[in-house]
Order: sequence, then structure tokens, then C-alpha cells
Amino acid sequence: MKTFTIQEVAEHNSEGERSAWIVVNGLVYDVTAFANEHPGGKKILLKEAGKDATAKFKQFHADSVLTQYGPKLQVGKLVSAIAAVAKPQQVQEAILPAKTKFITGDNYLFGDLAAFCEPSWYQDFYSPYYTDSHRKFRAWIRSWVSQNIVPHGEEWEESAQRHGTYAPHSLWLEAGKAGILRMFCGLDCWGKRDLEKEFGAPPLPMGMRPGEIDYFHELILWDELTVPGVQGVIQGLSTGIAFTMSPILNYANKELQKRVVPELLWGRKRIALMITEPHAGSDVANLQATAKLSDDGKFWIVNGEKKWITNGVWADYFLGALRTGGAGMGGISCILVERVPGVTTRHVWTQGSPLAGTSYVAMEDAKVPVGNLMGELHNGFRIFMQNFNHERWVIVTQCCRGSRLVYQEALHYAHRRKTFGKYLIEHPVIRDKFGQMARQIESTQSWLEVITHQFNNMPKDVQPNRLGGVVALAKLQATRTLEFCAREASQIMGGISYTRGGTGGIVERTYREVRGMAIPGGSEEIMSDAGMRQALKASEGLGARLVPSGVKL
Ligand code: HEM
Repeated sequence: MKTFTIQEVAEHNSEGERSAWIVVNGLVYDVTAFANEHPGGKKILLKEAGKDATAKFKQFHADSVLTQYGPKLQVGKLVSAIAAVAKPQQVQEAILPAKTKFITGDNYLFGDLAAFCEPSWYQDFYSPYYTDSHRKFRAWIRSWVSQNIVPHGEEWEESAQRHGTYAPHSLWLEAGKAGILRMFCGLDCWGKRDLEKEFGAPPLPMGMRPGEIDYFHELILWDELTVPGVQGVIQGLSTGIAFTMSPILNYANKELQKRVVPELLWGRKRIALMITEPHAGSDVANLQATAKLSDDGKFWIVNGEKKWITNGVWADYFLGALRTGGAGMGGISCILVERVPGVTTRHVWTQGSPLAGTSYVAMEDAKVPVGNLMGELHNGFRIFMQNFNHERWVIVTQCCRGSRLVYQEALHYAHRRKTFGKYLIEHPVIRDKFGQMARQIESTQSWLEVITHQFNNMPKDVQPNRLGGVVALAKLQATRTLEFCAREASQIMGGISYTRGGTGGIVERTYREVRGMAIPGGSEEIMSDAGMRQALKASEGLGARLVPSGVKL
């Protein structure tokens, strides 16, 4: 990379012959042509030509603006400048002068070092949970995300909002090749199974072997994917596969597994979980869509409507909850519906991102091979229920990082923006807001890690009973924290986060997407009631005798 002195940059101080250069964070940008497109205006930008514009730039933009525009505009760096894209250790050196080093913990710094902007184990706190393997994976996934999601995420979001477009299929193929789609399926469904050997699945990231991965790797995966603040992209990429593969890998017959598992894990084909209907959401036992055996017994004839089916618009397969028997939970089966004649989908516009591909699915006499039944007939309800702990835990990780992200956006903004002659962070009322956010984020993270530790260690057969209530309540805690943080970050950033896109864009979008976390996977009301009931039941199993006999919760 070319290096320049500030005197050399000063010569490029006009649009004319000598062109217009500016310095931000030690990097030199040629903004001559860009000035005409600059969303903040041409003059305001050219006034800074030939100068170090870092302070001015920081008043109006998040550094992420340069992740998007920087590579096209950068011509070099200032001599002896500390590059903004420095490695974490260098950032540490840059931020902490030698005298004020407080490094005592695990001695690993990663990412943003401002208080609570990353989980505490990224900021030199001791932790009993994380090892070198987790640290390596953290760096690997952040780098994958910065190459494959960050450069396009905002553009995809904007295009989806304006034109109803989706992320390109090539993203699935990339994620498949990298082993990420396979990791989405979760340890719950493949644990120590070697899917490469069984189905020709793609290898795991960094050459890891199945037995070397634990739930903390998975936690890091979901957490880091949330970092760019384009949750719609992640919901589009992950939801279908994450919430369907456990039934398929555990209950589908071998022939069906051999056909669908490799194409799904490589990203060639895509899938959606199909439970909710126009008439039934949380009330799963009242589902109405049916599957009836054909006269020759070779097919399921499927009829009915499903709604709010995430990823359904592009799905080749739908893992459906379908009524094969009488009323109630005992009449439901789990069947893989293929996109055959009779199956149609249309986009459902929601409060959240169109990139999730939320859909309405209509099935009219659709014929599905009889072998597409998962497990036993009428046993679908139990299969779907088994999935819930993992699904809710994924939502907790996403909400926890989502809360941290809006906190982080607001915190940096509060150090750039002045009101009444002071930076926002200098106002006690604003610091109080950050304190209230931080305590909730850190509590949620700690609870999440305790639960993750149980996932790693508690015998599998005990987990549904012992953890069901706890995970449900943690989901409630996480979605309330997200809602609170999105609100407080919006209040701090004011008009800038009331505006779509730009500096406050992540906060504005997160605020809109809260319901997309608080309703699916069990609404908050169901989480607190069912969570408490299940937790009490589990405590009875331990020997607690709280409920007088005859009382039914
Ligand atoms: C490489 C340099 C720069 C790039 C790539 C850039 C890019 C952008 C972009 C993309 C926006 C839209 C809002 C957002 O996404 O945050 C914006 C807005 C703006 N920019 Fe820049 N900018 C640069 C330098 C500057 C400089 C040096 C100034 C000087 C003061 C400036 C002043 C503004 C203003 C006032 C806005 C409007 C903010 C608002 O909507 O409230 N920009 N810029």
C-alpha cells in the first residue's frame, strides 16, 4: 500500500487537476469523483479536501461506512499511521498506552474494546467456558462474515425493502462450501456424527472434526453472524436449515436422507419449516392442514394453508406439521413436502426484513411420496417440540448480540455527537441509559453461557425436562432486553435512528425487527407461563414439594 505524508495529501485539495483527497483514521481516500454522489453533499466533503477529516467524519458516520465505500476510494495510508483495519492486538496497542494496561484475564482481546461492546471474554475477562479452539473459530467466523456478508448486507437490505429482492443463491453455496450451513443444523442433530462420511457433506470450518465442536462454537457462530446488523440476511440464510435438520437427520428414512441431506448442506437446495397457519400460530395442537394417504398407498395428498413460513418463497422443501389423524396434538405428523405441482408460495410482507423470505404456502392436492414421513405416524408434535429448546437458544444468542450491537452503535455515536456544548456521553441521563442497557445485556449473556454449559454436559435425555423452562424464560429475558436496548439506543440517537439507512440504520432496523424475535419460537406470554410451569415440574422431579396435591398448573 502506498504511503503519503500529510504535506503530500495537502496538495490534493481541490476537485480540479490535483484532485481531492482526505484522510480518515490514517487512511487516504480520493473523493474527487465520489463527491458528486456523497449523500451528505459535495461542498461539505470538498471543504475537507487535503486535510485529515477524521473528526468531522466521525460526527456524521459510523466507521462501517468505510467498510462499504473505503476499498473503492482508498489510495494509500499516512506515513506511520495506525491502520483502522489493524488486527485486534494492534488496536489494543493503539488504544491503551503502555502505562494503562490492565490486562490480567485470559489475555485475549478481540474486536471492539469499548466497555460491553463485545462479550466479556473478548475483553480480557477470565472465563471457564472458552478455549483456544473457540478463539480461533471466533476469528475465522468474523473474517468469513466480513468477506461474505458485510460488503453486501446493507445493499441487499435496501434493495429488499425497495424492490422485494432477496440475497443471491450464491450466498447459500458459499456458506455451504465453508461448512456453515452444516453448523447451522446444530449439535443437537448431528453431535459427533461424521456427516462427511455418511452423506458427503461439506467439511467443517478450519478442518475441525465433529468431536471437537461443542455448543460454545455454535454460540459463537450465531453471535458473530449477528454482528453486521443485517439480521434479515441471516434469517434468510439460516432459519430453514437450522430448524428442520434435526427431524430429518434423526427421523427420516435412510433413502430420503441420502437424497436431501447433501444438497441441503451444500446449499444447492433450500428448505423451510412449515408449522404455523392463518388459523393457528402458537396453538400448534389446532393445526388444520391435512395429509391423507392416496388410494394406492404410495403418496400423501396434502391440502391446506400455512402462513409466516420463513424462507418459504425460495424453498425446494417444506418440513410440515400436517394432520394425519384426529383432533389435537395426537393427530399431527411430520412430513417433508416437496415443491411439487399443487404447492404455491407468495411473499408475506412483515414488519421485519423481506430478506427472511417469509411466505404464505398454499397446498392443493399436492402429492408427496409416502416415505417422506418422519418417524412414526401421528408422532409429529413430539418431534417438533424436541426442536424447541435449540431453536429458542439460537434466538437468545441472536437477541443478546443484537442488544449489544445497538448499545455499541449508540455508545460510539454518543462519543461523536455534541448537544448543548457537550458530547452526549457527558450527560448523566445518557450514561444512565447505557448503564441500564449494559446490565441487562451482561445478565442475558451470563445466563446464555450457563445454559450452553448445560447443553454441553447434561445428559441428553434429561435436558428437555430440566432445561425446557429455563430456556423459555431465557428467551423472554433476551427478547425483552432487545426491545429495551433498541428503544434506548433510538432515544439516544434521536432522528438519526428514526431514519432508514445511514448512521442510525442498524438501530432503526433492529427496533423494527424486535417482534420477529419476540413472537416466533414461542411468544413472550407463552414463554413466561410455560417456562414457569416446566421449571416447577422439573423442581418436583428434583424432590421439591411445592404444589399441594390435586392442584394443576
Ligand atoms: C471517504 C469519505 C466519506 C464517505 C465514504 C462518506 C459517505 C457518506 C455516506 C454513505 C453518507 C450517508 C449516511 C451514512 O451512510 O452514514 C454520508 C452522509 C454524510 N456525510 Fe459523508 N462521507 C465521507 C466523508 C465526509 C466528510 C469528510 C464529511 C465532512 C463533514 C461528511 C459529511 C457528511 C454529512 C453531513 C452527511 C449527512 C449525515 C446525515 O444524514 O445526517 N462526509 N456520507
